[in-house]
Amino acid sequence: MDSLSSSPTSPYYHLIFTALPFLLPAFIFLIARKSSSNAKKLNLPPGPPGYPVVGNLFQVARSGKPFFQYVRDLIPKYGPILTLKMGTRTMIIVSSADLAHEALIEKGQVFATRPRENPTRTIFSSNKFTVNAAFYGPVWRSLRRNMVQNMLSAARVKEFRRAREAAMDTLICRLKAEAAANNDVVWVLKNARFAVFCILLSMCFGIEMDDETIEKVDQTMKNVLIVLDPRLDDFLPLLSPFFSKQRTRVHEVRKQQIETLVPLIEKRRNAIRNPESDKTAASFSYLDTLFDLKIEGRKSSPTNAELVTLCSEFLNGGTDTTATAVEWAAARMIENPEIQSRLYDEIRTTVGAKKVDEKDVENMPYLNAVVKELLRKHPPTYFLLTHAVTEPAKLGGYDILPGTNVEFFSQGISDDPNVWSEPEKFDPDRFFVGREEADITGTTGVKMMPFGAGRRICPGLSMGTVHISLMLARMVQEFEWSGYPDNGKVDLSEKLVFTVVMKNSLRAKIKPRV
Ligand code: HEM
Repeated sequence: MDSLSSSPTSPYYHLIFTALPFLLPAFIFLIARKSSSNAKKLNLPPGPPGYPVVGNLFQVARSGKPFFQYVRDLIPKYGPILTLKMGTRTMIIVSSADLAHEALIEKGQVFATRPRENPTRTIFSSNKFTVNAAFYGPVWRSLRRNMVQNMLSAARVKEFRRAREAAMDTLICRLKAEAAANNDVVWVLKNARFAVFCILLSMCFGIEMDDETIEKVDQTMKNVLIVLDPRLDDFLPLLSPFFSKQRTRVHEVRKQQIETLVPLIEKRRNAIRNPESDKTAASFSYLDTLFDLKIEGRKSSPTNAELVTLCSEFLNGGTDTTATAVEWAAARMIENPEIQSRLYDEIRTTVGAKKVDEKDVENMPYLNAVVKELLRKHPPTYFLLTHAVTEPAKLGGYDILPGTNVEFFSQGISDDPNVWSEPEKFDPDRFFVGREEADITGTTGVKMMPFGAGRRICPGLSMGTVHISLMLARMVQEFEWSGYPDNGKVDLSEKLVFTVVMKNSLRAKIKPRV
């Protein structure tokens, strides 16, 4: 998802790290003196000591751990709010439910903005002209209101029921074909990803596309996510001369993104102007809401390049997140066959022999408990998008300054024994029998926040949940799932690739139900 990927950083570029101390000694000395005298007056959250200028950047990069693991290891020592200095950026990391509630709900307005972008993100967000990247203000309000009211309202989401049904049928066909060609073994993430991508494409553009076009758009989106991965010069801009090749690549990918999506945008524009020209065009799409969108404080409606950006946000926001949740769901069912058989029993008693659809899904309490537990234990992005404050603020008694990146470690909250009993256990019964409860929006109290909380909460919360539930229900209704190569033994290690997926991408054996 555009800048919806969860990683605040990724560890690499050891070579330049080694050279850096020789390049900058005098500069380091001067800046260090200035910043330490400034910092003395503030009550900043504690954190590991770092080096002048580069701060903790070397430690994070050299640790060899994924960023979320590095943070997890710091929490016992520094507590639920800590500081990491990442070059020129100061990161405050919040990992407790109470502090998340204080920031996102009680002081929601102050914590509702985003930090300034790095140059790559500025390009791909059309200078912060997206819901997710916009500063808290009129542009964000206009874009978000449009997305929520005109596209993601319950009534509107229902209108796209057909697109979901078609994508689910295709998913089942693809799984059957792949199993037939591979001794009953299928890749889970890849297939789930394709299914949800097709739904979002059709909601976004409202035009039919052949498989080749779908693959092309998908590849373009993946290339965008790859170049958005943070680079060392994002944290230390003075190193940017070393990254000219990467900058060239950024411009190439942006050009490719525009060249791929603009023809689809024009096709839709044409279909609206001449309804007779494309009989397959849907009656409504996200693009329709954007063509003439009025933005507070702006005279013009979005340009084609901005439409490319807004469509990409829509596609990226819900693709990897949803597919990641489905992969973990399959892993948990394989690990625990009782969960799978209870799901199957519930589907059979609710719908009998007919195909399960999204209306049925609302009446399946066990399925809903499984999905909720899934989002608790495996929030697809372990961190929310980066927040920032609109003015100097306090959090947990510490100073938070504008310009600092405020990161919320939602997985840390899900795993907190002060909040959950046996948090490490995957146990849908905690919700099914009502032993534990949680408001997933965090409004009445934060216990889990896979979609964030407060003003910047994910606007795709309901639709994302429907996609996960529906896909899971269809997958269980059609097939019996077991592990490959060893049934029952599933390696639950994680890795960060835009979202936190399984380290060894899940392969499963499937057997059609009779
Ligand atoms: C299981 C599926 C999904 C998960 C787990 C998820 C998760 C998240 C998270 C954690 C955030 C950050 C919230 C914050 O910064 O406080 C977010 C924001 C966002 N999500 Fe989702 N998301 C999902 C599906 C979707 C879908 C389907 C869409 C739209 C098609 C979408 C669009 C967005 C947008 C536009 C934002 C930015 C909101 C803002 O800044 O105001 N997401 N999502």
